[in-house]
Amino acid sequence: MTYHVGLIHYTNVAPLTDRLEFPEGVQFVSGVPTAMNAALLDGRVDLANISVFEFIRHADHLAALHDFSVAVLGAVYSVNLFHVKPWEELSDVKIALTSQSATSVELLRVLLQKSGIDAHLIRAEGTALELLSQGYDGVLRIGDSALREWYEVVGPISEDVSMLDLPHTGRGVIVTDLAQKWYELTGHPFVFAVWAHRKDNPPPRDLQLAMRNARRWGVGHLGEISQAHASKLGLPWRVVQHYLWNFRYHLEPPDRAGLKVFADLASPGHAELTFS
Ligand SMILES: C=C(O[C@@H]1C=C(C(=O)O)C=C[C@H]1O)C(=O)O
Repeated sequence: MTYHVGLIHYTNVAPLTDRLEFPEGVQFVSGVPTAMNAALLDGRVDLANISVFEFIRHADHLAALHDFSVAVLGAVYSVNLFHVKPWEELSDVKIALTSQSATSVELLRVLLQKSGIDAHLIRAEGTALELLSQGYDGVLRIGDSALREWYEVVGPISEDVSMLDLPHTGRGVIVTDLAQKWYELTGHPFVFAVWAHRKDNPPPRDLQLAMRNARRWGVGHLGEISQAHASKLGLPWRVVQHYLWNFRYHLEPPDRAGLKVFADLASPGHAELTFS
């Protein structure tokens, strides 16, 4: 019987998937997070990296692999709120939300609530600069387009700028990195995605081994992967390499602690989280 895998196709998954050789009998599809969430929930795929918020919401029947994540401690660069007015002045304004995201939308809700800000969150498609010019005061973007749009706003970044001092404003636009804001608020890493499956349908062992082998190759070849993806993204490779090495792909204890804090804030009363 074929085992179906769903993969989010953002660049931040490349170190896990660029050299992934699926064992016989495994097929995969790829797409944006909300598409992979739906594919897992309605049974079209058996294992998928999905928005962590959907894992939390469906914790009664989903389990997550205990050693895979897309997480960061501090800035992520690709989950951004673009805005012109300062963060503190976003009360009552209109914020456009991307339909690709489940987790980042909830993260934004939690962060606004913690700041005592009550904004109007509305689903709308378009780039950050387009939507800002159409009367939205904030635009949430995620994934590769968020990374590109961040660079479009703040770049070009000269070689003498330290990767620790990357800018967050430009062209009159402020780019609030939601993972950085989460870190400032909680001191925890933020887990964006986990690899989830229905509790009664765990992945075959050879698939898990292939995934670990692919990751071992990936984290050892970030320079090569960054160069390959930088040209597709149209970004300097040193920026893409910094972006990629910044991720935490192993769902380590600090990531799980951050995940639990987010789960309790975003979905109080959620079922216990299970890891396989
Ligand atoms: C880090 C990112 O996180 C992604 C954000 C997701 C969401 O908001 O639902 C889901 C999966 C993650 O891979 C990103 O978008 O770049």
